[in-house]
Amino acid sequence: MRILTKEEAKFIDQWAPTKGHLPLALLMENAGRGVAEAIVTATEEENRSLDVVIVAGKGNNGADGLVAARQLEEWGHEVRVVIPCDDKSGSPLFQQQLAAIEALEIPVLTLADGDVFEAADVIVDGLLGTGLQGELQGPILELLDRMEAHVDTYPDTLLVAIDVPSGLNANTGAVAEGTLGMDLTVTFGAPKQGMCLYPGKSYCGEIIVKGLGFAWETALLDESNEHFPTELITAELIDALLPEREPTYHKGSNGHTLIIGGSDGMIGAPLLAAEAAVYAGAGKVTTVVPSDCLRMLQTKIMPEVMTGSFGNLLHLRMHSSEKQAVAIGPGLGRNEETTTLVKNFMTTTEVPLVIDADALWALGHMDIVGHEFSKRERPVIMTPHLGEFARLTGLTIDSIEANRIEVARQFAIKYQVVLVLKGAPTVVASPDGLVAVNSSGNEGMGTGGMGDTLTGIIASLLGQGLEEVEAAMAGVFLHGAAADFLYETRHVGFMPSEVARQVPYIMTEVVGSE
Ligand SMILES: NC(=O)C1=CN([C@@H]2O[C@H](COP(=O)(O)OP(=O)(O)OC[C@H]3O[C@@H](n4cnc5c(N)ncnc54)[C@H](O)[C@@H]3O)[C@@H](O)[C@H]2O)[C@@H](O)CC1
Ligand SMILES: Nc1ncnc2c1ncn2[C@@H]1O[C@H](COP(=O)(O)OP(=O)(O)O)[C@@H](O)[C@H]1O
Ligand SMILES: [K+]
Repeated sequence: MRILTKEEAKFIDQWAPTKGHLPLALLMENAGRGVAEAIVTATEEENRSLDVVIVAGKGNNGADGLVAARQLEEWGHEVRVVIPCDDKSGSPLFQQQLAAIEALEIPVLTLADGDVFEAADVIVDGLLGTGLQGELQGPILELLDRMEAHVDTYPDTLLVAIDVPSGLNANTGAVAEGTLGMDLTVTFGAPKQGMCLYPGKSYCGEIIVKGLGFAWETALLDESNEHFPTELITAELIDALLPEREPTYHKGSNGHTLIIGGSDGMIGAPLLAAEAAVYAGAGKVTTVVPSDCLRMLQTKIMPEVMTGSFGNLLHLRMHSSEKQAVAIGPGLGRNEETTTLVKNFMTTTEVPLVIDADALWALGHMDIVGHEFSKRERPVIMTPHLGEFARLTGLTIDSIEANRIEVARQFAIKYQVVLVLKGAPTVVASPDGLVAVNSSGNEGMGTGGMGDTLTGIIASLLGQGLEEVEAAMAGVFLHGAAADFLYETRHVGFMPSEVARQVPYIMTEVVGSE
């Protein structure tokens, strides 16, 4: 599912009346009706006339609210409008919609009129949408504070945001001081990017997408659109990506995945990755570790995984030949000898490659080795968490978190790699500029070894024939969805190995949903 930045929403807004021959007021009519419909649906069980307060700012977000007010009144609900201050300035469409509200004698109030929220069943936040700039202040902040106070006293009041909760940055997900958590956010065309990122995601409540009355994707295909696309990774997307098996398939058809990792005291990491690769459906899985760790590995690993050892570059080349996918890094350790060895291997091999953990560390700063990857025929997949990514790029963790989508996109384009930037949420960036934001996963996943499991799943899918970006997207979604299933009964204490064991069920459910 596509998600939109405020620049893309604006582009659609400008395309519609110029190239699309669709007046903005028509889009607004659809948006406002969408809000009214969503309110009626959410309160359906009550089956009675509602007392609705529409709080409208002076831009087009507020104008959408005024359309909703008009619509709800037509449907027999008790409606009043609250605006931040008494002067009637605002965007042209706001003024036009306000004139209609006044002509219909729908009450228009300000905070000077006393307790404007008294007896409200529903309060609609149409103060600010994608036009938010800077901090909330003045009468807008005061209105939000009063709404919050009312909802604290009457928690049954339904709080509905138009497009985005006012104060939420539609691109980054940052929230201004004073932003309220909603029960429902009715957004138009597609979710806004900031609604899929924290902290914004936590403020939206249930997200309902309403149409604008035309296929807005067409607008974005216009040659003057220079924005790179961003998607949300959902079950439907993954359903279309997962490898389908013919009745005649055998282990040779399902890919041979190699995991290179392990060091003294860190044998669990390659083990978790290898076992996860088995659960994700690899035809064969082999793990190779430094010679002195082999015996320990063999006593612990599941019998389905083949094992071996390495000591030099020749060994790594030999093990990786005739493998459909190789993942390198889990538990490798950071001694100088291994670092040099794996760095040489990574920058000289053409095998489909997932680079994780200590192998990312071995790369050092990306500017030194990145150009080697951009020469490859198939991109490597890199799976850093924020700390590893900060080291690779020299950026601070705060600056990455503040703008993870664009930072990931620029990195993937610059080095021509598939980047899996892990976190909440994980984003997958591809060399052509597409970024996909994962929609699965939860805070119960903050346990050592969770990333090793992800690496195994991605390598397994890569070995089964998925393209790099497909394997990365499917891997992060399945990993998070498996954890979400466990989260239903346990919010903490589920293990990476349990997440891996859940993956086949999620794959069956996803593939079976067609
Ligand atoms: N294609 C689309 O995306 C469509 C968008 N529509 C609506 O249009 C909205 C965007 O409208 P606008 O561009 O007019 O923007 P907004 O309505 O979000 O806000 C713009 C106004 O708010 C003021 N403002 C901005 N930040 C402020 C702050 N921190 N404190 C106080 N005032 C602040 C601005 O000075 C301006 O007057 C969307 O969110 C959506 O609700 C709909 O009408 C349908 C079509
Ligand atoms: N709060 C969270 N929400 C969603 N996913 C999370 C959360 N915390 C951790 N994860 C996921 O768990 C995994 C942790 O990976 P990583 O930090 O590499 O762990 P390790 O190094 O222990 O294997 C990543 O896939 C990450 O996205
Ligand atoms: K709003």
